Amino acid sequence: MSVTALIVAAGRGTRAGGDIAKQYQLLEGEPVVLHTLRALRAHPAVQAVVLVVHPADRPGPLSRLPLPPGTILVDGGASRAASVRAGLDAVPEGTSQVLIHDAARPLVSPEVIDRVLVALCNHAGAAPALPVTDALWRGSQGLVSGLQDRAGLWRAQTPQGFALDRIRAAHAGWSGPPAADDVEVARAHGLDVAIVEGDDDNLKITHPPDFARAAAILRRHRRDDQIMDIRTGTGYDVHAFAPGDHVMLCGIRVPHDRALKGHSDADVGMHAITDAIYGALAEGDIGRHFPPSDPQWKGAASAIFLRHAAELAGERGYAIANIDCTLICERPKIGPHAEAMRAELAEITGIEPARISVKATTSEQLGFTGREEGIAAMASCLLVAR
Ligand SMILES: Nc1ccn([C@@H]2O[C@H](COP(=O)(O)OP(=O)(O)OP(=O)(O)O)[C@@H](O)[C@H]2O)c(=O)n1
Ligand SMILES: C[C@](O)(CO)[C@H](O)COP(=O)(O)O
Repeated sequence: MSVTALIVAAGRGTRAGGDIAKQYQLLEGEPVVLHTLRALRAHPAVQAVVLVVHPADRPGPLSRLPLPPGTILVDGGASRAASVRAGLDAVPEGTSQVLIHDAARPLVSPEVIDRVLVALCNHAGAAPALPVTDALWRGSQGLVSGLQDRAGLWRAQTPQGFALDRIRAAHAGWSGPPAADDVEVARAHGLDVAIVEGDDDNLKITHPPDFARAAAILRRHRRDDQIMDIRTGTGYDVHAFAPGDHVMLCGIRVPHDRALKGHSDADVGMHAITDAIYGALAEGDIGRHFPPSDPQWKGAASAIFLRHAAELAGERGYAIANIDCTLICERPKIGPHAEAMRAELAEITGIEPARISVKATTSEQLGFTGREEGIAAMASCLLVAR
């Protein structure tokens, strides 16, 4: 299957108003027709694009349009049907199917295009539509004059897809007044046209308020497509024991029969947490921000490091969602101090204690921590873009 998209953009957009035709007016900062071109070109099945334009637009809005390379330009006619015919004549050799689409429908989704193409495997034509769900009235002079049965009624959309040779023949054989769409032309020629599920977002910009509706839909699509910006980081640190009478762990002075050796206050837990935050930010580790070779950090309170990492996360637009720290040692016992540690860490990082976990494990007397040669700490944190 070789598919060409034929986009009709030669209308005057009189109902939409504005200084230039609606397809060149801006939708979220870009001309409507550029959105439409991108939507069709982005579909993997579409191999060529024909854009039918009004000759009067060529020196004006069209000349300012950054047309995707390879777009085939052709002048349209006085009616939509005439523009389609001009486009059909310009469809490149080798095309087997054509998707005829309104430039004024910039929000067509790949799923709608897929459904049309799939149905074309079994039908000469296929087009998206939505069933009429509201009650239908007839009205006259501001009064309801009757009810119209809505059963079997559909709201037609584009792209309308056809086997190229069949729709060319159908347009060539058409003799009535300009047709509303290509399905009408196709059916008059005896082609079977399948209805596939349309999409409420695939609106046609017709009247002035449609621009705001389309912009809101586009913004929603962009939000839906956005990757949630979350980051995780891990940290690990070890400090050896030295003579002393206390250790600093997660900002709390814990009495012990030894101290931890280090350039700063050797708070192994806080260092692991700080490195987890730097890691999540891809900002190296504590040593990069506070070099041990720099004498000003000798004996420094590790709260300085953690506060810096937390503030850096804030400057980069991230909130700390949680911190989890595990201290690995046989002694001292951490449990009695864990709540105070959480409160201290919360104070330094500016997040609620409920988002901070401090726990401990022994190593069953195995390895350097089991032999009580030092304390190790592991930490992880999650950063979420604000
Ligand atoms: N002579 C025409 C008329 C219409 N179209 C295109 O057909 C699509 C659907 O038509 P419609 O929404 O009716 O556009 P306009 O004819 O431009 O609008 P209006 O009737 O308000 O002037 C639009 O992308 C429009 O540019 C076209 O290529 N050539
Ligand atoms: C082809 C079409 O988009 C199907 O809904 C529509 O018929 C063309 O526009 P108009 O508003 O009917 O002129």
